[in-house]
Amino acid sequence: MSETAVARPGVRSEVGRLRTVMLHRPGAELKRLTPRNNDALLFDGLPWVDRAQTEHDAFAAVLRSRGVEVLYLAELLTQTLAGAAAREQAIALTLADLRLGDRLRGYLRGMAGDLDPEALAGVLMAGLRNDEVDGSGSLVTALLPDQEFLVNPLPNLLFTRDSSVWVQDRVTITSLAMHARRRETQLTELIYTFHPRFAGVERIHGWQQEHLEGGDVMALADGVLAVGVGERTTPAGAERLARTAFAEGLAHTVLAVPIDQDRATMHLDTICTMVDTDAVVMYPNVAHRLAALTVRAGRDGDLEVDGPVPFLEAAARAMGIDQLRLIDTGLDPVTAEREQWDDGNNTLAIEPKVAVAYERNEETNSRLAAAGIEVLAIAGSELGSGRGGPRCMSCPISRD
Ligand SMILES: NC(=[NH2+])NCCC[C@H](N)C(=O)O
Repeated sequence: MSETAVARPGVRSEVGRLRTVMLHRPGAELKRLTPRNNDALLFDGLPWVDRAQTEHDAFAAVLRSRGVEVLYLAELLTQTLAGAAAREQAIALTLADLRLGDRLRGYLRGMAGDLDPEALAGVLMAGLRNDEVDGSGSLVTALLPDQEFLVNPLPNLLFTRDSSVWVQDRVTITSLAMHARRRETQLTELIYTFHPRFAGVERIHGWQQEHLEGGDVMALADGVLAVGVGERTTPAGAERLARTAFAEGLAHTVLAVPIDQDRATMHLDTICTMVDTDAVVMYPNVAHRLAALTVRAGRDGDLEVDGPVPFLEAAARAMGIDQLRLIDTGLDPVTAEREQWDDGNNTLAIEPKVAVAYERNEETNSRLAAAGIEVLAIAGSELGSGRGGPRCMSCPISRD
């Protein structure tokens, strides 16, 4: 493939050479965080936005330096909103909120209709506060506090991993479990439906379906998916993905992996990521109790379910390899817990044995290096306050 050719979209592995990735450079939506709303908006603190942008630019630069094409969600969204149908759908979905009432909704529809694509994308991402609207003449604006959001901001757009996930050459529009993130997938759906770059790409799942988040979905090998089931992805979400994947010939095996229903382990990728075709780095405090159910297509659209057996064993069997190597970080439980919280296990492989990781997790990173993994360390002091690492902050669109 020549340097300038656009890589065909599709993802069949966690570690195949990364060609194209979607990121979101943090922006005005992060400036909406306050000590009063940060918990509800799923941030553990208030990031210093300028510094978060600098850190994010450095992340993107590392990827580009390795030949990865970086697409930005905000740019794709703005380009998408240049089309009338996408615009109309975006405005209708965003203003459907019953809190608005008819009068204010009508007023906002007019206001949004006058915005150029960039400004409209800005409102969809950063939201709109009651005191930013005047002259609506509605009782709703008169009664609501000034600082109340009429359109909620989406600070977690930063974690592009969760709001869509490619399975082979299809894109999964996920369904996010937390209220603060529900609208994100309306935006990814718009992009994948209307942006010319994705014309002809078939979509699966959808934001109206059972909860399923990209941080829980892993392509262990061609035809083998692992799906974490816990705080975010529900059993029903995993079941629908398995059925769809079998029906469409996108996988032969799905491993359903129960994980603790805690913030620290909100997604499978907070405890385990792949760093080589046959190796994972995993939070040592859970490594030996993580188990999986093996799901395969049964007769007449039924699912055949086996297990549970230890995750590493189930995975190796499904992948058709002797062993899925656990890179044992061997850390004492307290260091392991601290580094897991700071996304030490949340690495982004950009090819086999090469992974991006937060620099702060020094011990995990040095164990990875000792195991032969090239660690591309990035700063994440500000980025990390939303509890997400390099894998969470990236949606691979094309991998070899
Ligand atoms: N794939 C991931 N681990 N994503 C992390 C998402 C973090 C985000 N603040 C949330 O709570 O949803």
